[in-house]
Amino acid sequence: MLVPIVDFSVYAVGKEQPTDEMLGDVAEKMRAAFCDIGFLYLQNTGIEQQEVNQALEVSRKFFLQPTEFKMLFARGSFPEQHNHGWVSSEGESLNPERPGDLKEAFNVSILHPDLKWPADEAVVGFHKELESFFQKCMDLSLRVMTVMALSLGLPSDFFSTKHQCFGAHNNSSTMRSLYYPPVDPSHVKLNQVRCGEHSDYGTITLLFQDGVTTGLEVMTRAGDYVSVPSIPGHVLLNLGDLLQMWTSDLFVSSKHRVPLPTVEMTRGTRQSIAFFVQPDNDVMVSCLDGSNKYPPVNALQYLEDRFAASYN
Ligand SMILES: O=C(O)CCC(=O)C(=O)O
Ligand SMILES: [Fe+2]
Repeated sequence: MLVPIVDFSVYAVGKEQPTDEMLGDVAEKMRAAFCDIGFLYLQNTGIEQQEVNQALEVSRKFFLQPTEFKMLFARGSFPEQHNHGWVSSEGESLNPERPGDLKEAFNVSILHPDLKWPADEAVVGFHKELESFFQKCMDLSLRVMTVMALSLGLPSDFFSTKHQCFGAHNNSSTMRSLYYPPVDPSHVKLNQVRCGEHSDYGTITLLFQDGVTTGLEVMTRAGDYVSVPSIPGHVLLNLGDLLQMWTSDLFVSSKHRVPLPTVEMTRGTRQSIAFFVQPDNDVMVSCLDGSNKYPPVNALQYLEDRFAASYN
């Protein structure tokens, strides 16, 4: 298979940190996938499909609310973290050369007591489920980054020490619940898709698909797009552009996209949850090999530049 499956049971969520030696095998497999396609499926992560489905279910209830309701939680309304909140369909083009993506998103970028969430009467469990899913993703990400550091011959805490502030105002990691509504072909603009070709911006991304629909496609080294279906209970892991720069292109951040659904599927919806891991805002990313292939860049500045290009 083009996108390999890597068993993560040795360091699944809930397990004590094993010795570096015990992580050697998984580190080697991770490195091979990251040097090749930049994507892999993680098996036995400690996050069950049941938990994913619950988070998708409460998200769906939110997305089915009227626009006026969702507007109350729009992205940009929380000053401590601008990226938090709801993004409407066509609000963003992940490929800036295309019209707005046909998807809605709810970004969870900060866990703050003053944050306004939909009341439980309107969307039962939304706040609780999404926050608890955020915590799980954070936990798994730190574990993945420990193994990743070893796979690069670095001390195991190299990345975790640069990602200490998840959910706080000085880290911009974001969990996005994504909802792709049914597509009305008569309203689709020229070159419009569900999610345009892009590579992710940060360190790594965990992606959870709904287990029912297909849609995600990843570009191979040869330049073709191949389908990356959901495998229930597995987490898709890919890396982002900052990590590619950090590793001077040793690890690749591959482009991916979600095209329009096939004619038979236009009435269907698609859902996914992506957890985008970003270093703490003040981290400077510079080539680990000491080369100057990419000039050092501040993690937050880099993210803001990418947002400026993709938000309409
Ligand atoms: O919905 C998906 O499966 C992919 C979304 C994605 O790649 C992104 O939001 O960066
Ligand atoms: Fe992506």
